[in-house]
Amino acid sequence: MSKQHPILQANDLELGYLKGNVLFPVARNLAFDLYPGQLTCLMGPNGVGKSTLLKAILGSNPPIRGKLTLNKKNIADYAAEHLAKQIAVVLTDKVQTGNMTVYDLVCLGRIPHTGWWGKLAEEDLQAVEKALVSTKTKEIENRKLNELSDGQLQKTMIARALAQDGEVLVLDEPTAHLDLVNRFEIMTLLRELAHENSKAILVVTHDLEIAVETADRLWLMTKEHSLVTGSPEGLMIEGKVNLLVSDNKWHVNPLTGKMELNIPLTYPEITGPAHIIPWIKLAIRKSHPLNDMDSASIIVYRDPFSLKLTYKNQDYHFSSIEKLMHFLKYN
Ligand SMILES: Nc1ncnc2c1ncn2[C@@H]1O[C@H](COP(=O)(O)OP(=O)(O)OP(=O)(O)O)[C@@H](O)[C@H]1O
Repeated sequence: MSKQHPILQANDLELGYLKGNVLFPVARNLAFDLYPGQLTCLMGPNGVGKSTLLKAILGSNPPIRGKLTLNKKNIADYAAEHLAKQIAVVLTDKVQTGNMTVYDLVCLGRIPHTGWWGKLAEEDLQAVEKALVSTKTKEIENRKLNELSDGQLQKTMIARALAQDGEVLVLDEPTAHLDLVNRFEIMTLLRELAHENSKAILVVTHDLEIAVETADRLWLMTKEHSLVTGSPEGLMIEGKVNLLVSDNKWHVNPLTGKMELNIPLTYPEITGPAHIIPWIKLAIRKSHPLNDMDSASIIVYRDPFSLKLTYKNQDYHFSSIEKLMHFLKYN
C-alpha cells in the first residue's frame, strides 16, 4: 500500500447525462482513491460507465452528486487551463495530423504551459526531451506520424501526454489496436512511468490478463456493485475478478487468471509436468468429454511427448494432444 496521499478522490459519486431536464443515470455510489506512483486499471463491461467516469475526472461531464477532488480541491472548481496542467489524457481517437513529426506532436503536450502560439522555453524543451527518452520514442522523433505503426503511434501519444507534465495521466484503452507483445510493452512502459516518475496513471482496459500482470491496483466497475477496488492479486484470491463476468457461462480461473467456460466437470487424475496439466484440462473441456471421466486417469510422458489415457480399465496411447481430443470427441 502506498504511503503517499491519494491525488484524486471520489466519494458517493453519481454520474449520468442531462438532456434538457431529463437525467440519464449511468453509475452511482462510486468511491475511489488514485495514488501517485501507481498504475491503476479501470475495467468493466461495455456501457457500464468507464468513459463517463473519465469524462468526470477530466472535468467535461461534472458529477450529478458526490465529491470528486484533485489534490483535495473539487474538480469543478479548477479552471480548464489549470486542470490541463495537472491531468493529461490519451483518448482512443486517431490523430489526424499525418504530416506532423513525432517531435512536433510531443511538443504539443506543452500547450497548457505555453498557450497555442507560445514559444517553447528551455524548460519546455527539457520536458519534451524527457518524454521522448522515457517512452523510447527519441529514436523515431523525426518520423512522420503517418509512417508509424500503431504501437509507435501509441507510444508517441503517451510521450505527448507525459510532456504535459501533469501529476495524473489518464488513458482510454491505449492497447486496443495493438498486437500481444505491444500490449504488454505499453502497459509495462506505463507501469515504469508511474513508478519512476511518481505519476498517478489510470488506464481503461478490457485486457484482464495484462492488467493483472502489470497493474498495482484494479478498479472493477459493475452495474450492481459500482466500484470494487484492490490489488490484482487480492481481487484474484478473493474471486472478485469474477464481478467482471456478468454472464454465468464463464468464470475467471483463479489458478491461471484466464476466462473459462463453466462446464460442470470433474477431470481425470492427470500426472505430468505442472505447466502441461492446464492445457490438457482445456483440451478436455473443449472435447465434449466422455462420461465417468473422474474414474479415468491420464499420464503425460515427455521426450518424446505422449499421453496414456486409462478409461474403464483400458489403456489408450496418443502421440499428440490433438489425437486425445479426437478420441474424446468421437468415442
Ligand atoms: N453523451 C451521452 N449522452 C447520453 N448517454 C450517454 C452519452 N455517452 C454515453 N452515454 C451512455 O452512458 C452509458 C455508459 O457509457 P460509457 O461510454 O461511459 O461506457 P463504457 O463503460 O466506457 O463502455 P465501453 O467499454 O463500451 O467503452 C451507456 O449506456 C451510454 O449509452
